[in-house]
Amino acid sequence: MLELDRVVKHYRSGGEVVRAVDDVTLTVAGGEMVALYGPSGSGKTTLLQLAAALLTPDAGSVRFDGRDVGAFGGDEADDYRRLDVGFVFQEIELWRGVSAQENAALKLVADPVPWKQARKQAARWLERVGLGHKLDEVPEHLSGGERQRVAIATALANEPRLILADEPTGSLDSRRGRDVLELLRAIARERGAAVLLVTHDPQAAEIADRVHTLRDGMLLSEAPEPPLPARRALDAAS
Ligand SMILES: Nc1ncnc2c1ncn2[C@@H]1O[C@H](COP(=O)(O)OP(=O)(O)OP(=O)(O)O)[C@@H](O)[C@H]1O
Repeated sequence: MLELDRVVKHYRSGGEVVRAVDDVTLTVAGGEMVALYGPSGSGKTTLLQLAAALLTPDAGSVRFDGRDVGAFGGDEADDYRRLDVGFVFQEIELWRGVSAQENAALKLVADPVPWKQARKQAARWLERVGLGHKLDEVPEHLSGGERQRVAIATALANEPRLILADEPTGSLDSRRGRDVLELLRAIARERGAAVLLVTHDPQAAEIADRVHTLRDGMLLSEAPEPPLPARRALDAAS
């Protein structure tokens, strides 16, 4: 569903060229959750921005459902982000003084979705993340974990087929973090959405379907080591 093929992205800063993403090939299928680890500055955020059509690659291609995302013009990129992509960030931007339900519903007003229906869809997602009892609560009265779940419901309110998450558990304790990761994986499974997650959270390695590591813009590891019996079989075959 999301296919990055030999993607390169440079930045120029003060006469120097930084190869932020260096020949990365990565696929995330529908229904799959892929986690991306890597030290600070390794290119994780740049990779998400390429997937979101916020940046265009200098070489290689980014495709979603066969469409060349890197070649989108401004309007196409806006439509893609509005209709196909859901973002979950660590830094949560919610409107103060506006209820959880209306925060999530506001995401949909750019679409021609009537307000009543937007509120209904928002309520459904808030129930899905376990906040059905806090629909009328304003963010100031919610805990950090609850606000994170409102942010997830907001990101998912338009039923995106691609979910891009940048450190979605960064501000949560490990139990809440695990809940968020399991929720994202469940949503991938239920809706056939592709989830690409950038994280430092070690729990993601157990929960994600695949784990990759980025270093200096290069993708180091493919799938995790196969289990021991499979490795023995592979050794025997080689
Ligand atoms: N707008 C920019 N201009 C110049 N260099 C940039 C720009 N954005 C990122 N970089 C550089 O590109 C490299 C990759 O940055 P990126 O933000 O993608 O890494 P990251 O893995 O997400 O880091 P972190 O975990 O700290 O968020 C770094 O060397 C960074 O300094």
